[in-house]
Amino acid sequence: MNEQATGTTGVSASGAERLRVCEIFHSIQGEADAVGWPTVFVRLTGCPLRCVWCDTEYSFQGGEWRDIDDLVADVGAFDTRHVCVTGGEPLAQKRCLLLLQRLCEAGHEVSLETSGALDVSGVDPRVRKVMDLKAPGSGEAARNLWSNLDHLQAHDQIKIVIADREDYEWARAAVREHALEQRCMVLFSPVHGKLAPRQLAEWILEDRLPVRLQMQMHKQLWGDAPGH
Ligand SMILES: C[S@@+](CC[C@H](N)C(=O)[O-])C[C@H]1O[C@@H](n2cnc3c(N)ncnc32)[C@H](O)[C@@H]1O
Ligand SMILES: Nc1nc2[nH]cc(C(=O)O)c2c(=O)[nH]1
Ligand code: SF4
Ligand SMILES: [Mg+2]
Repeated sequence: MNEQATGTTGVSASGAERLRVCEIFHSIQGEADAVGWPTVFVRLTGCPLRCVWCDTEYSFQGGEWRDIDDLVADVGAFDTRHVCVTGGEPLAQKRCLLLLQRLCEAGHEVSLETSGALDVSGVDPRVRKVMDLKAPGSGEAARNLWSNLDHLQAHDQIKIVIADREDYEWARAAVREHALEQRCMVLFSPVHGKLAPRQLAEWILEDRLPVRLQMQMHKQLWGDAPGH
């Protein structure tokens, strides 16, 4: 179905529920708790944020309107248990909540990559949320919706992507102030190509911080190419 037939609402004349999708691909999960698992990625189009180091600017526009039922069928065809819904900012499209629910109902182990700027309270509790807190170096720290912390479950994860020492100190303060490690797993990730992972490792060790260092494994495997 083309964009014209769907308009801007995402609901077609026939009532089918649609989402604007940037890409669907099969890869190795490169981030967070499920790192290493063969995973199908559904990358939704569009994001209201503009993190200065964003590696998926190509997802801000374009893509195709897709029926949610067709999407779930396409995902199923990969015969893969793990599914990661990402973007762009997936929660910027309201019907993302429906997609997440349908993927769970289809028996998948579902994770959601989200910026932390949009309300996560409506996300199906079976979904593992991987929620960023945006540090100052992203340029988007004012968008953090702190009330989201109260909607995290033990299986969720908080990720902070760190560009420099200032970001690290901000992240360290956030962990301590909000007792983040008592809510769920906390991941610190260096901005790819900007902060040396070893530097971040040394800061974490020096401070005895109860957080996990993560690097984007898919970039070690495939570089920056989209679709991996
Ligand atoms: C592209 S975003 C999509 C989901 C959502 N918009 C968000 O920001 O979480 C997926 C993850 O990639 C991270 N990311 C984006 N660009 C990055 C970079 N240059 N280095 C490290 N992580 C990056 C984001 O912080 C986020 O955790
Ligand atoms: N392989 C791979 N793993 C990922 N985990 C989170 C990703 C994302 O862009 O949200 C991502 C991605 O783009 N590729
Ligand atoms: S919120 Fe996510 S997709 Fe949007 S600009 Fe930031 S990193 Fe990129
Ligand atoms: Mg990515």
